[in-house]
Amino acid sequence: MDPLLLLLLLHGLLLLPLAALLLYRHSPPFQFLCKVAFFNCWIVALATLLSPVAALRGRSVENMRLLRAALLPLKHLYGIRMRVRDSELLRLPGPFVIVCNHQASLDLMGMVEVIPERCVPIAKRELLYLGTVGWACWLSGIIFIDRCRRDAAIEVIARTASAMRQENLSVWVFPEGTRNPGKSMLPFKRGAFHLAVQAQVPIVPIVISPYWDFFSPEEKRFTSGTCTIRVLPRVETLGLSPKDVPKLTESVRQAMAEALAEMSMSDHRDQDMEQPLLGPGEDRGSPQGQGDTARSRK
Ligand SMILES: CCCCCCCCCCCCCCCCC(=O)SCCNC(=O)CCNC(=O)[C@H](O)C(C)(C)COP(=O)(O)OP(=O)(O)OC[C@H]1O[C@@H](n2cnc3c(N)ncnc32)[C@H](O)[C@@H]1OP(=O)(O)O
Ligand SMILES: CCCCCCCC/C=C\CCCCCCCC(=O)OC[C@@H](O)COP(=O)(O)O
Repeated sequence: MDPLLLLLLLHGLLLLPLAALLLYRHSPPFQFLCKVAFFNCWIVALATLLSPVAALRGRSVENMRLLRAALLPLKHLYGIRMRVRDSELLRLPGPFVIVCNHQASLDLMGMVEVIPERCVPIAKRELLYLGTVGWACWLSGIIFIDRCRRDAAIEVIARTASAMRQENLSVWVFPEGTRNPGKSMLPFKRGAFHLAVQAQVPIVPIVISPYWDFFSPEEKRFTSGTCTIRVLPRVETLGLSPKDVPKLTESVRQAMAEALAEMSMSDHRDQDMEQPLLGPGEDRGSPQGQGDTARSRK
C-alpha cells in the first residue's frame, strides 16, 4: 500500500474518536443517541455476564438481587440523582402489589432504587425474545404477559395471585401497560388491581417524577438531573371482590395523578444533580439544597 495513503488512513483513524468526542460534547442529539445506546448496551452486557451466574441458582426471585446490582450503577454513570421519599411505606410484613407510572425504559433505574426483596415485575412477553436480556429476565423470575391475549394474561395473573401468598412474593406492575412520555398518566389497565384483590394483599402506589428536565426523546435531550421517587400510603384490598376493581383502580390512579402533579411542580423549583461519569451534563446553575427528604436505599 502507498505509504502516504497509509499515513492518511492512520490520521483518519486517530481523528475519528476525537471528532466523536467533540460531537458528543457539543451536540445534544448525538449525546442523546450515545447515552441511549450505552443504556441498552449496558443492559445487554450485564445480562450476558450475569445470566450464567444467575443460571447456577435456576429461575428464582433471588436473582432479582443480581438484576438490581446490575442496574444500580447506571444513575452514577448518567449523573442522575435519585431521591426517595417515604420509602418506609414499603416495609410491610406480607406481600403486596406495587403500581408505578411508566415513562420510559429509564424507569428501570428508579425501580431498582426502591424495589423490595422478593418482588418481581410483570413485563411484556416481547422482552423474553431479547436474547440474553430475555434469559436474565426469565432467570430473575420476571412474570411475562402477552398483552394481545387478554385471556392468557388473566390466567397468568390468577396464577401469580396464588404464588404471591404461597411464596411471599410481591409484584411490581406498570398499570399504564406501556411507556408514556406524556405529562399525565394513561388510563390504568386493571390487571394489577385484580391481582391484588385475588391475592387479598395491599397495593402500594409509587410515583416517579417526570424526566422532562433531563430526558426528552422528542427533543433528543439527555443531561444529568434529579429524579424523585415517592411511595404513597398502601391501599388495603382485604374483603374487596372483583366488582370493586373499577373503583379501586380509579381511586389509586387519582392518588398517583395528584402526587405526580405535585411532584412536577416541586421538581421545577428544586433542582440538584450529580456529576455524570459519562461526560458533560446540564449546566443549569449550581446544585441547590439537597432537600431533607433525600434518602437512598441501603
Ligand atoms: C440477572 C442479571 C440481569 C441484568 C440485566 C437486566 C435486565 C433488565 C430488564 C428489566 C426488565 C424490567 C421489566 C419492566 C417491563 C415493563 C413492561 O413490560 S410494562 C408492559 C406490561 N405490563 C402491563 O401490561 C400491565 C399489566 N396489564 C394489565 O393489567 C392488563 O389489564 C391485561 C391483563 C394485559 C389486559 O389488558 P386489556 O384487555 O387491554 O385491559 P383492561 O382494560 O385492564 O381489561 C379489560 C377487561 O378485562 C378485565 N380484567 C383485566 N385483568 C383481569 C384479571 N386479572 N382478572 C379478571 N379480569 C381482568 C378488566 O376488569 C376489564 O373488564 P371490565 O369488565 O371492563 O372491568
Ligand atoms: C437474539 C436476539 C438479540 C437481541 C438483542 C437485543 C438488544 C436489546 C437492547 C436492549 C435491551 C434493553 C431492554 C430494556 C427493557 C426495558 C423495559 C421497558 O421499559 O419495556 C417497555 C415496556 O414496558 C413497554 O413497552 P412499550 O412501550 O409498549 O413498547
